[in-house]
Amino acid sequence: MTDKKQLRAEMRRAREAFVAAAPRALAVPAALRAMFRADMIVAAYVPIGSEADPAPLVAAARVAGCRVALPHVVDRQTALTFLPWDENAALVDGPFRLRQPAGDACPIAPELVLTPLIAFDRALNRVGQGAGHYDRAFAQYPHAKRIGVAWSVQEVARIDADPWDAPLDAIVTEQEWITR
Ligand SMILES: Nc1nc2c(c(=O)[nH]1)N(C=O)[C@@H](CNc1ccc(C(=O)N[C@@H](CCC(=O)O)C(=O)O)cc1)CN2
Ligand SMILES: Nc1ncnc2c1ncn2[C@@H]1O[C@H](COP(=O)(O)OP(=O)(O)OP(=O)(O)O)[C@@H](O)[C@H]1O
Repeated sequence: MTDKKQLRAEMRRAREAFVAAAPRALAVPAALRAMFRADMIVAAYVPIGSEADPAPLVAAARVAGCRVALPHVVDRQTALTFLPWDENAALVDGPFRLRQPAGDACPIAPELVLTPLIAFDRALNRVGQGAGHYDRAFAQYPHAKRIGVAWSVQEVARIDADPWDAPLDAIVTEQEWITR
């Protein structure tokens, strides 16, 4: 637990230094573009701080005819839901500096989840914020594709997966598409 806490602090610092050094943007990997289908529900996120911004991936998903959803969070304990995010729809302030849809829409089931993370390894394990929001969402939607979105500096040699961790199917960074 302390290990993960320390890792999170270190990786947040690395991410901030990386983004401060030069502005970056993600390109859309062909392999990801090929996964998008018309009417597929793709969950994205609005970045907090120095997180990698999935906006180019979201734009490609919309061009492919996907429906986009965003996580909606109430607090650390409560499971997140995914709510529809129509293009240009207004967002409201949520906890943890999040921007999210207002909580009054009906939740929808994502088929592909663009997933924020703090650290990842080559075996496609991830460490997140530690609230278990995505771990629980992956358990709830086991058939959804899990695509990590990160800066390359968030890679670590090895993450010891916990029993509840579901590995990612692939990771997008500004440098590469990492998959099995
Ligand atoms: N952009 C984004 N949206 C997301 C997540 C995320 O990691 N990133 N989540 C992932 O689960 C969910 C929100 N859950 C969260 C749970 C805890 C903390 C948290 O503890 N934040 C730290 C500060 C982190 C920072 O400054 O980078 C804190 O409040 O101390 C944040 C989000 C859904 N939406
Ligand atoms: N399916 C689940 N149902 C209930 N609780 C879960 C489930 N999966 C994980 N959790 C709980 O959520 C917490 C996740 O902690 P962990 O340090 O693994 O978070 P994380 O890897 O940073 O992931 P996340 O991004 O999902 O927050 C643990 O306390 C764990 O017991």
